[in-house]
Amino acid sequence: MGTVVDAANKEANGSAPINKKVTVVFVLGGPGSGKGTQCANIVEHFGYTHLSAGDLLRAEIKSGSENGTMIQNMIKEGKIVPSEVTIKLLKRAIEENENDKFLIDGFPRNEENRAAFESVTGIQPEFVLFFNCSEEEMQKRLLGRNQGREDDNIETIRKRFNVYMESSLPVIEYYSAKGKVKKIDAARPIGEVFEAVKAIFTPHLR
Ligand SMILES: Nc1ncnc2c1ncn2[C@@H]1O[C@H](COP(=O)(O)OP(=O)(O)O)[C@@H](O)[C@H]1O
Ligand SMILES: Nc1ccn([C@H]2C[C@H](O)[C@@H](COP(=O)(O)OP(=O)(O)O)O2)c(=O)n1
Ligand SMILES: [Mg+2]
Repeated sequence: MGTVVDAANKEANGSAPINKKVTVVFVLGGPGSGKGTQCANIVEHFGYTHLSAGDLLRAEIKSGSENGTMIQNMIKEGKIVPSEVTIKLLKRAIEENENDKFLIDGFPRNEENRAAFESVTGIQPEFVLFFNCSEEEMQKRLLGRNQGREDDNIETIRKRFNVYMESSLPVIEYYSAKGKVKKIDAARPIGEVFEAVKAIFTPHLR
């Protein structure tokens, strides 16, 4: 039985369910597959709010938070930050925004991310957009990204690819088994990829 005290405790540690009805689309794919690029296009055409887990974590480092050093070290090593940290940031971003439609980019990246988000927020994705791309192409893009990111070097990129294969692909398989994955050939030029993306979002216009 939930009590007022339980509810207050849950509120304090951020584990209470999200207090509004939202539509969420997970945007997944390997590092450099074009998630951020396509999310910017989707925002412009379909009115979603874009939440990149990686961007939220990098902002947390910059803000001088007590977790900053831990997050920075994990990103540099290509590792996945504990769900607790990432979910707190995502949940706050959802609650603080007036929109009710969100693209969650680069999350969930492992089984822990997936299960914890589901149980903390009570949210199931409407669908999962999966950008499929070869490692060779993703590597080329990451090395040319030029955003001054500490993890876009060949050593960290290799680690990120391993983590993607071992931990992130199983999450995509999980949603695939539920019939929720919309797979896109992301190796094509940006405009062509967006044509495929548009065909997916247009029936979901509301
Ligand atoms: N379809 C594409 N073809 C070529 N380059 C792309 C394409 N999509 C994105 N890029 C470029 O590749 C790099 C990685 O894209 P980004 O959207 O940041 O990917 P992700 O968020 O999946 O890591 C960026 O420099 C971006 O401009
Ligand atoms: N759910 C997530 C998402 C990203 N991270 C960390 C680990 C990732 O390698 C970095 C960068 O993620 P980001 O999505 O910005 O990277 P890409 O856009 O895929 O190149 O952030 C995480 O720990 N947990
Ligand atoms: Mg990105």
